[in-house]
Amino acid sequence: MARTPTPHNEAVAGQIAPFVLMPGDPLRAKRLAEAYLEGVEQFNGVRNMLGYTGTYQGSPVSVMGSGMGMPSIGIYSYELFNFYGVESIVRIGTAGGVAPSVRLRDIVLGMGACTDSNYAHQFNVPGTLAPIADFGLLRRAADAAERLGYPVRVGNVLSSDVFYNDDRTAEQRWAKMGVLAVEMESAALYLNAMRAHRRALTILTVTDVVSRGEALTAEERQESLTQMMEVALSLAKPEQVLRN
Ligand SMILES: O=P(O)(O)O[C@H]1O[C@H](CO)[C@@H](O)[C@H]1O
Ligand SMILES: O=c1cc[nH]c(=O)[nH]1
Repeated sequence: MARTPTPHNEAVAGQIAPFVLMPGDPLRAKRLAEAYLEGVEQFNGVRNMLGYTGTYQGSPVSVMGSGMGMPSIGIYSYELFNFYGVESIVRIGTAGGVAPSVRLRDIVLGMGACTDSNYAHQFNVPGTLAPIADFGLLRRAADAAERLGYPVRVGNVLSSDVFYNDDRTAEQRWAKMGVLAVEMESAALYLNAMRAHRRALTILTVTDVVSRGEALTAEERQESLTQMMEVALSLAKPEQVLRN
């Protein structure tokens, strides 16, 4: 630890909370910090990958953009886990529905993250690594979503390297295997957490279903993002505190 700042993050040790929320869009990080946190201070502006720390109901929380794709979240999450002592990263993102049963506005909790990326190659295991979420975060997020009455699905997501896929049949083949939704970051986040022995979870809002030509309106999107944020913030208090 304590090798701070980095080429991508100008925070000094202690400026980032052990619990970090990561939307893809840095401007969403700014809006979320301003809307939900108290005593907010900006800790990063390098490359406009905005990061903020404040408190939520007394618990320290940081919010930082991850950028799009696995190389981007790979860098930021690696630095947060390994140089800034971050314990938990919860990705809060948008996704496309893949399984036919998935509806617009569903909240998808990524239990596992399938991928078409080669990110795991670096770990050189003699087989296939399964990027998975932290069970404690996953269980608490599922409980919170159910308690709040939000439509929640738990299962596999696809973290893809491509948004505009030339292979139009690829999605159907993931759907055949029960994959719920497609996004672009979770596999790298989960693998970095696994390697650092820390915690990670992805919470997604389904904002479009390409196969059915459906997409949320701006208003519906905002409402769904608010629901996702409520679920994510319910994880800010450390688990052991909740048990006392
Ligand atoms: O809404 P975010 O978190 O950026 O997530 C999704 O949106 C981007 C693509 O439009 C990709 O980053 C994908 O993972
Ligand atoms: O990666 C993404 C994100 C949102 N919607 C999609 O279809 N794909």
